[in-house]
Amino acid sequence: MRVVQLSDSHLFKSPEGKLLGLNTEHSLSMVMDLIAAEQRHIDLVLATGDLSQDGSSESYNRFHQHMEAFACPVYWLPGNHDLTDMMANHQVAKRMSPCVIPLNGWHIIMLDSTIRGKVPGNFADSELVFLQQALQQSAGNNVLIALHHQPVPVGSEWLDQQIVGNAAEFFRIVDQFHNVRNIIWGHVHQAYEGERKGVKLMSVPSTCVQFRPKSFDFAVDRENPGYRWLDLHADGRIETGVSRVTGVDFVVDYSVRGY
Ligand SMILES: Nc1ncnc2c1ncn2[C@@H]1O[C@@H]2COP(=O)(O)O[C@H]2[C@H]1O
Repeated sequence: MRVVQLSDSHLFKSPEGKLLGLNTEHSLSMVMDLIAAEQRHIDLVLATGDLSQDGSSESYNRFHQHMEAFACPVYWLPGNHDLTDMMANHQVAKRMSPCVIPLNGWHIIMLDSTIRGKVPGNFADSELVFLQQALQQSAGNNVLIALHHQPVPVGSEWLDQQIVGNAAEFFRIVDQFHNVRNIIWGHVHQAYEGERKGVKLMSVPSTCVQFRPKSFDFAVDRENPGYRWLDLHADGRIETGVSRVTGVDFVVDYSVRGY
């Protein structure tokens, strides 16, 4: 099963909108072109939050239009910049977190790690109850869990202040089950790969600006936008890779110290 993960497109109300000088509509289009060129068959697309920068109806409309390029189902979960209700209104097929997506011997569990109006992550009690029940119902399947915020530190002091606040409670539930293979997230605008108790942990580049890995303070990286692909095998193995747009010099204002 070929899964594609896209994240942090930060679209604005206007298609001219820029984040740190980068036109986010343009960079998402370039990533979509890259996926079209590289991926012959996709079974599932996961969009892991911050799809919009400003929560506007227009931004979700345009994100939805981009996703119509895919022949397979596309599921969304919110990030800290999203307005969950507004997102849900634009997800015509209601493919939104919290949900469980069955996929040929795998269960994909999509969770909402956002706190309304705040930047850092934290799971509401209802989300943890959902996770516990979803895992109980996933016996006999391999499990991939997707969320927006990082549940483990990625090694950047400023970003790791935004880690899922109750990650310990999250892992207390995950650790009860031996079929969780993979946890993926967005938010950190960089590719991270690690492992915890045999579970693979991964983040994805943003489709717009990138953050510099292992940076103490806010810092923008010179890597190009990209996406992650994952092959989920029936025996629980995962192959994965990150691909970035090449041959395009994106205009980014590296002097800006935040947004
Ligand atoms: N200089 C900064 N220091 C700390 N946090 C920041 C800074 N600039 C932006 N942020 C926040 O950190 C978030 C990280 O990713 P987001 O795209 O969610 O949006 C970012 C802002 O909400």
